[in-house]
Amino acid sequence: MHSVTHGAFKLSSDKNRDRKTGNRNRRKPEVKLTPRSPVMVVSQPKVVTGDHGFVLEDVPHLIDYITDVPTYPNPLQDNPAYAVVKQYFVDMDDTIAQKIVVHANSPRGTHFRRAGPRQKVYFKSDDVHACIVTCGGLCPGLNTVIREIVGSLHDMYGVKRIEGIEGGYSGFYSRNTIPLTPKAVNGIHKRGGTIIGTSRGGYDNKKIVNSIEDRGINQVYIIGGDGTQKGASAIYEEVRRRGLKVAVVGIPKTIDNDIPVIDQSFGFDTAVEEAQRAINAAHVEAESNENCIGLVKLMGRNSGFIAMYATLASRDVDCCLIPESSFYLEGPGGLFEYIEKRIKENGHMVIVVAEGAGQDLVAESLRTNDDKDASGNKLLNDVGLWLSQKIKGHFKTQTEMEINLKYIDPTYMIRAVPSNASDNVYCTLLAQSAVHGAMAGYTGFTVGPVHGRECYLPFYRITEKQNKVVITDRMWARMLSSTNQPSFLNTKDIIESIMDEAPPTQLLDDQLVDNGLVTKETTVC
Ligand SMILES: Nc1ncnc2c1ncn2[C@@H]1O[C@H](COP(=O)(O)OP(=O)(O)O)[C@@H](O)[C@H]1O
Ligand SMILES: O=P(O)(O)OC[C@H]1O[C@](O)(COP(=O)(O)O)[C@@H](O)[C@@H]1O
Ligand SMILES: [Mg+2]
Repeated sequence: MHSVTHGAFKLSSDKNRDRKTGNRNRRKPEVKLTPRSPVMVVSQPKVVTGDHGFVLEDVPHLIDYITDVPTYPNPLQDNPAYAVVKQYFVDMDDTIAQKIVVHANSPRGTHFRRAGPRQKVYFKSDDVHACIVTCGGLCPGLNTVIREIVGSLHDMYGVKRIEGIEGGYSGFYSRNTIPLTPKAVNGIHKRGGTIIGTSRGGYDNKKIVNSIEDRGINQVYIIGGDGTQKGASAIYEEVRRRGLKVAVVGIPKTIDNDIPVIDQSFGFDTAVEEAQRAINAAHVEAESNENCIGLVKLMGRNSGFIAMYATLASRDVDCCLIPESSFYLEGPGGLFEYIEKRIKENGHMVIVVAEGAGQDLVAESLRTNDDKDASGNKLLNDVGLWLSQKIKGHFKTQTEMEINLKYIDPTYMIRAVPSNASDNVYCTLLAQSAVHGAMAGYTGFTVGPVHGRECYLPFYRITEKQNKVVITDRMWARMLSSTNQPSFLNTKDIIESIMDEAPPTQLLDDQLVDNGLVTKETTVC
C-alpha cells in the first residue's frame, strides 16, 4: 500500500486490494464497454483516510494526470450577486458524510467531496468550450438542467462557447452540434423532453473522444442514467489515457430513481406527482362502477420507487406491486384472494403495478421475450395488460362475482411532462454544482445530493449497483400498512433482500479496518 498526503488527508491506494471487502484481486471499479470498444486501463479510486475511521471517496482532478495546469482566480469573487454570501467558496477540506445515523462509538465512515465553487479555477473563461449531451429515456427536468448549465457557465463564469450534442452519444460523431446560448435556452424548463434530443445505443468510446478532441471541447456535461454514466466513466478514462485537459462530468438522470448513493434523482418528484392523476382517475372509475378494479401501470424497470411513493401519497391504492417484491396470483395469501376480499368489503379497489413487477410470472405464461433495446436493456412484457387479462379470466371462470376492470397505462405521459417547481430548483443546484466542479478542475465525477448537500461522487459509486426498494425496510412496511395488502413474502425473499441490500457504510469501525477499506494510519494536518 502506498500513501500520499492530500490536503488534510492521506490518500491510500492498494491496486491489488478490493476497496470494500479488503480481499485481494477481487474487485475493481467496473467500466463495462461495448463489444466494439477495446480493453481500457481503469484508473484507481482515490480513497483518502483520516482520523477515527474517516474515509473520503474522492473524485479525480486534472492535476492527477496533467502537470503544470495554470490556475486563475474564480471570476465569481467579482460577481455582485454572490459577493454578499459569507464564505461563498467551499473549503478544500469540506466533505459530506454518507451515513448520518451514528452511535457514540461509530467510526466517521465514508464521505464525499462537497460540491460548490472553489477559490481557484483551472480554466480561463475565454478558453472554455463546453458541450452538453442527454442520453437514455426521457425524464422531467432534462431541459431545466440544460438551461441551468448554460446559465451557470455564461452568467457565473463568462463562458461563451457552449454546444448541445444532438440525439445522445451517437450525436458526437454523426450529427451537427446545436449552439446553446442563454437566449436559446430561455424558457425551455417549461417544456418536457430535451431540446437537444436523446437516444439509446450508439455508444462508441473512441469515436466520441475523437470528436471531443477534434472539436477542441474541454468540458463535457453528460446527462443520463446508469448506462449513460458507465459510458461517461469510460469517456473519462479514455480522455485521461490521451492526457487531454477535458473535464468529464456526469449528471445522473433516472425517472425510476434507481441510482444509488444520491438522495433521489431529478424528475422523480414530478413523476410521483403526475402519477397521482392516473391513480385518481383509476379511483374515480373504480368507485363509480360496480365491483370495479382500477389498474394503473407506472414506470419502474428494476426499481419500484415511483409505484411505492405514488401509492403512499395517494392513499386510494389497495395494492402496489413492484419488481423487488415477488407476488403470486392463486391460492391462500395470493393476489386473487385479496382482490375478492377487497371487492366484497368495499365494492371497488385500485391496484398500482410497476412495469418491472412480476416479469417472471408474465414470462411463464407468455412467450419468453429476450429482446433488448439499442442500449442492451431487456425489453419488458406488458405486466399491466397481462394482469388485466389474468384477473378478468379468474373472476369469469373461478368465481360467481362479475367484475369491471379499467386499465390505465400513463407511463409515457408521466415521463413527458415538464418538471415541477421542486424538481426545477433541484435541477438548478445540480447544474450549478456540475459547472463549479468542472471549472475547479475536477473530472471523472458525477454530481448529486447526499443528505441534502450537493457532492462530487466518483462514477463507480453510482454505477456499481442499482438503487432498489428494500422490502425489509420501514418505507415498504409503511406502504404495506397503508394498503393492507398481503406482503407475499417468504423467508427466502427476506434473506435475499437483507443479503442484497446491506450498505457498506453499516460496517463497524473494526470491520472497515479488517476488510482493508481503511488503514489505521492517520495523517498529521
Ligand atoms: N455499459 C455501458 N458502457 C458504455 N455505454 C453504455 C453502457 N450502457 C449504456 N450505454 C450507453 O448509454 C446511453 C444510454 O443508456 P440507456 O441504458 O439507454 O439509458 P440510461 O443511461 O438512462 O440508463 C446509450 O447511448 C448506451 O449505448
Ligand atoms: O421505451 P423507452 O423509451 O426505451 O424507455 C422505457 C424505459 O425508460 C425508463 O423510463 C427509464 O429508463 P432509463 O433510466 O434507462 O432511461 C424506464 O422506466 C422504462 O422502462
Ligand atoms: Mg437505465
